[in-house]
Amino acid sequence: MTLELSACTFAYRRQPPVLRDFSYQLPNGLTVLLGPNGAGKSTLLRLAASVTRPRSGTVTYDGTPAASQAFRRAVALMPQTVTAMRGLTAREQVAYSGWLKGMSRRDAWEQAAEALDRVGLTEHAGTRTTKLSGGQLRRAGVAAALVHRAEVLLLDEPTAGMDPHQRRVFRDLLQQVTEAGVRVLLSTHDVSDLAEEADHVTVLRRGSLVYTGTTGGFFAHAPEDTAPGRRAEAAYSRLAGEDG
Ligand SMILES: Nc1ncnc2c1ncn2[C@@H]1O[C@H](COP(=O)(O)OP(=O)(O)OP(=O)(O)O)[C@@H](O)[C@H]1O
Repeated sequence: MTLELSACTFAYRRQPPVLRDFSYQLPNGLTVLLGPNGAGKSTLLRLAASVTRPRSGTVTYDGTPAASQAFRRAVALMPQTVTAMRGLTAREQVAYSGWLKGMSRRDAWEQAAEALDRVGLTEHAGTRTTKLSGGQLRRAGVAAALVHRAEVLLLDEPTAGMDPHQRRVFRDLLQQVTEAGVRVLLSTHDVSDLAEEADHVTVLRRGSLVYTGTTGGFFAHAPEDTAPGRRAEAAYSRLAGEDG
């Protein structure tokens, strides 16, 4: 039961391909997706969520094609920018998201309250999303992605702009979600931020996979004399070629 990209090639209009003949299988648990600016992380997440289609190749979940309703129910994306919908409260916006994914209105409304509770936003359920702080809006975005009980959660830089307290709340939430059996792929620029918690790490460079495997295997790329607190960054520099 996993999300799989097989031999996918994708290019933006009149640009050379960002991903070429790209294959990837999302491992279980929490996978952190790393890579320099422009490496193709957002593109990979958008393809994996079937928001954009590859020019060639296939995207499937448990063998189900990306165009199907079953795929859309199983796979959820939180984009890099969560848009506050004018006039809607947090609960309404989250419920709307569930409805778009095929839930009944009633189900979506009920599950929206539960999803907001999971991200610690119950007290803001009735607040208009235009009034939420950046960190709160991101958590509402996670609730919107969770509302229809997705089996795969794709998060594009969810921790950007969060303060240390919000990050802690978010880590707990991720733990809860992965313990419930949801596979998570999360992109971040903050290399050391979640590396300790991650089960797997995937590193992209110029559209190619330079590493995908266990977190232990990722850390093993750091030079032996690296201080323990610097291992994630040192391993990443070696793999992504940012060590000069
Ligand atoms: N809408 C678009 N139109 C044209 N080119 C694009 C578009 N979106 C991204 N690109 C280009 O595709 C390449 C990969 O971009 P992508 O956003 O996937 O990388 P990323 O690893 O997520 O980068 P970042 O860390 O900066 O968000 C970059 O060269 C980028 O300029």
